Amino acid sequence: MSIIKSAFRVLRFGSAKNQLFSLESKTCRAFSVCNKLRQDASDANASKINFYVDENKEKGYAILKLNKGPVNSLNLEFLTELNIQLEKFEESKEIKGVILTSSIPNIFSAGLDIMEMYQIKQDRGSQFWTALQETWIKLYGSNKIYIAAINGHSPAGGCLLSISCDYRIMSKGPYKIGLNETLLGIKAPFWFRDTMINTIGYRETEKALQLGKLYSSEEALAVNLVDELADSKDLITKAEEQMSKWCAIPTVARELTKSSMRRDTLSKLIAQREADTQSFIEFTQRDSIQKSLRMYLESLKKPKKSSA
Ligand SMILES: CCCCC/C=C\C/C=C\CCC/C=C/C(=O)SCCNC(=O)CCNC(=O)[C@H](O)C(C)(C)COP(=O)(O)OP(=O)(O)OC[C@H]1O[C@@H](n2cnc3c(N)ncnc32)[C@H](O)[C@@H]1OP(=O)(O)O
Repeated sequence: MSIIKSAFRVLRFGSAKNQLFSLESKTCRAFSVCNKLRQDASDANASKINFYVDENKEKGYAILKLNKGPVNSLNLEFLTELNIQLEKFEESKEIKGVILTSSIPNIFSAGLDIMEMYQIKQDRGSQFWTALQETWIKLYGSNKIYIAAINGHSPAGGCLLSISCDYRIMSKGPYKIGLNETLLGIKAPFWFRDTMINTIGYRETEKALQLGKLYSSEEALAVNLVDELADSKDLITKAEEQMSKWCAIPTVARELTKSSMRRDTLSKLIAQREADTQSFIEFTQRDSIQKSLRMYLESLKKPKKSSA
């Protein structure tokens, strides 16, 4: 337990936090409505509402909806806000668990914001990486129950968020999830890799990481990268059903079991956070890595072909 506790005794970031209590939880499928929602998410982002929290203290859990348009990419400011919120959950006596999802249709999270790595500067890069380590330590090392309701694409850092949870339900649909870092010319950090190994096993992780494999939802279910699939409209209901089941387990026994399963993986990073940050900076500053990132960014920005 002391190792897990020490993980929480870490840097606290920033002071700004934007939180909105929202009761809406229905998923929309029509494209026009999706676009409207995505626009709303972008607008909300402009006014810095980067996530919504809906706490149900009676039932003992909260729903945390990522809302940083257009794709919930994880930058320093977003991670900082998330870390403050995760800490609040951890300290709450009423909240036993959190459903982690996204309010942006078809996107859970596009992973790390590539602009944090492209043309990286030492100071900002260090703060960014420290904040990301912090998010992982808080999520993976949490005593609370985290259930990921993966409502859309979840590559790389998005996948890391979901595999740091205790249970994953993914929407059926043309969505992809996985650690695709090699496709960006990047090696997945050891703690991404180890979290993946703990989820889908060594051999599957070895193949997946070398190939930068992005799994369809059905493939993800087949290798236990996700635990369950749901129709989009039922995703949150299913996550709530699962949460009720987990909340009914005796708390201390569940927490001790969880920490005993995750302690070694967490300790590895906690013991070498600064060295890991330095490796990230040195690795990312390499010309070859910058070139790969630039090409990847360009490929993302290419105008999309019309499907008509
Ligand atoms: C030897 C020592 C070694 C030590 C090693 C140490 C450290 C290792 C170093 C680094 C490790 C880094 C680990 C990296 C983890 C990551 O998470 S990297 C990010 C990976 N993410 C992706 O590859 C996803 C890319 N995005 C997409 O595939 C799609 O955008 C999508 C999520 C499927 C959504 O598609 P769609 O709905 O069609 O949306 P668009 O593609 O049009 O995107 C909208 C705009 O958003 C921009 N964008 C998308 N993703 C990102 C992102 N991750 N970061 C920043 N921006 C992103 C996209 O360019 C669009 O922008 P515009 O509207 O065109 O301006």
